[in-house]
Amino acid sequence: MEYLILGIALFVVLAVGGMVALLRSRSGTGTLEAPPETPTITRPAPPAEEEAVVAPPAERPPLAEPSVAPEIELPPPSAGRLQRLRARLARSQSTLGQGLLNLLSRDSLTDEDWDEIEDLLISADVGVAPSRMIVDELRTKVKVTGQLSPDQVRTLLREQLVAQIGPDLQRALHVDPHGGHPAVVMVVGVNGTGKTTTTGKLSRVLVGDGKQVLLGAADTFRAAAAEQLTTWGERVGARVVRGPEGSDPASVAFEAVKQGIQDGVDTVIIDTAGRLHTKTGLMDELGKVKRVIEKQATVDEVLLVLDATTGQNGLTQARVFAEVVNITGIALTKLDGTAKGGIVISVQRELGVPVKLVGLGEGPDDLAPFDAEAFVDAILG
Ligand SMILES: Nc1nc2c(ncn2[C@@H]2O[C@H](COP(=O)(O)OP(=O)(O)OP(=O)(O)O)[C@@H](O)[C@H]2O)c(=O)[nH]1
Repeated sequence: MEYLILGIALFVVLAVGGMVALLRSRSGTGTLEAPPETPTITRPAPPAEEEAVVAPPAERPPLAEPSVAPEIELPPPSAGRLQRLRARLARSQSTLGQGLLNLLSRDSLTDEDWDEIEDLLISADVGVAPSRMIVDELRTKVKVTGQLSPDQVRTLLREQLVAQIGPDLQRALHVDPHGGHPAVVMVVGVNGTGKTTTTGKLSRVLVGDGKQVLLGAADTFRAAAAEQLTTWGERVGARVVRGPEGSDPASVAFEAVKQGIQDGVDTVIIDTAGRLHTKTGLMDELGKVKRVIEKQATVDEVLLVLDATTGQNGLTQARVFAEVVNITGIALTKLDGTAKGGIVISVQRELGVPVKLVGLGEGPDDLAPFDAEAFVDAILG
């Protein structure tokens, strides 16, 4: 009996001990290690290329354009340009040409009619003295011939205008190389008259006539002028020599001529700055540019660019430039926008220098060699 009780007690002790051990292990008491954390599953950021692929096309970085050499243009030759551009003189034609023809066709011309003819000439910028001269000549002829037919009126007027413009003046540009050097053309004038544009257009005239041209951007006052000239040059394959904004115009001109000699071009055209407030400043700058060029070559042509729409102001400017440099020719711009075609006569008289070129529009080939007869024909219609 005693053994039985002892056995039961032992069994109970063992059973309780086992239960306690089992419970302890389940309740987590004691130093249990923290359960490993569940790893956060994150979507890896797509690589940059992948983003570019999924991005809409508009957000893709632009592809670099393959560099294409600008196409070089071959402008038309200069011959016959004034005839081709004659319609551009429409305002001068209707005011001056038609006005004169109508007045002169009246049955019998009174003193008042002749005064009206003179006023018309003066208002078209022909100038007072030449206008009087034209009227006197016409009066004499009409007195001798009597009543004139419309054709006779036209012929008479044509003769008078051509005579005043000077059909025999030497208008050819000096642009041919000589003595192994290129010809050098300096383009001068007040800013805004169309100097840079005329330089660019002139390069096209010369390239169209088969010449090799180099441009010198000596208008260093305005950065855009050099840019403008570079564009003109690129279009016709003419090299452009330029300096930094504000640099010495004479040194740019020197470099341009040096480069022109090295490249063996026919003509170097130098665009200069006109934004000078005093005559002394202008004289110093243009004089220096010319002197510096002449260390290497002769200056064959000094072209004064004048805006035809500025009338008397233009003539005053012209006078100042003529005192400063030896002008050899006039480029009269913006004749397309004015009724005052008569300025050709007055500016030549004022300076004693022929108009060699006329600007008849903003298009690249709207510059024409001047021809007295073609001009008068265009004005008379
Ligand atoms: N209608 C017309 N416009 C012209 C003609 N020639 C030049 N122009 C215009 O006149 C403006 C002035 O021309 P530019 O060549 O920049 O004048 P610029 O004298 O060089 O001026 P700066 O560089 O400031 O000294 C431009 O808008 C030209 O297109 C022309 O014959 N007819």
